[in-house]
Amino acid sequence: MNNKMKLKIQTLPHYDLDNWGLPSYGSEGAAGFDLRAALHTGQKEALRELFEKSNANGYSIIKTKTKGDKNATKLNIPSGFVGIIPTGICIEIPQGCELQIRSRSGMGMFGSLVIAHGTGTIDSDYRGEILIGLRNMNLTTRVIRRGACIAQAILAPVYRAEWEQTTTLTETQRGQNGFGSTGL
Ligand SMILES: O=c1ccn([C@H]2C[C@H](O)[C@@H](COP(=O)(O)OP(=O)(O)OP(=O)(O)O)O2)c(=O)[nH]1
Repeated sequence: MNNKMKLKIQTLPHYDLDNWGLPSYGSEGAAGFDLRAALHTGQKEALRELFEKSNANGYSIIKTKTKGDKNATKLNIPSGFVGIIPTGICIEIPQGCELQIRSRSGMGMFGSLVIAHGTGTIDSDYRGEILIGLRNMNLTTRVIRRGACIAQAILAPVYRAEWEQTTTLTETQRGQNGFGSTGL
């Protein structure tokens, strides 16, 4: 089965194309490609509006000394806080698709860093930089380093609803039973 689709991708100046290459899949059957933390020195200014809306008090971008990388930075996310992390890429998602931004299992289970709002959706009409909101569920501050793979992205089909208003729905065995009705 051919399950490949060509997508337009734009890398921004703070994306380190030479060292990172374009986003890639970790294995032959991986559903998601990895997104990197394209942290950079200008990001607090670039994302100022978002910082003002978020609980950015505990958010600090620290310039680091990494040879040959003028953008070298790391980000401290204190316990309970959300860090907004640029990926340095913009992707044109075809109509009829979405890009789902999901936690990486290892980071979530063992590193306590999860996508802040459960799952992110990149809409097909979005043309901006993909941003990742990571919430630190740990009891101590977590550090994100520039270039780290912080999330995975899954290209998925989308159906849009068109309503057919009715007073009855087709009967089923489950009916209105939900939330643990088949056992816990
Ligand atoms: O993890 C995410 C989630 C969303 N977005 C971008 C792409 C998406 O198309 C846009 C809007 O996202 P969404 O519709 O989930 O957010 P909203 O809060 O409903 O905002 P809006 O009113 O802009 O639709 O923000 C990201 O960069 N990263």
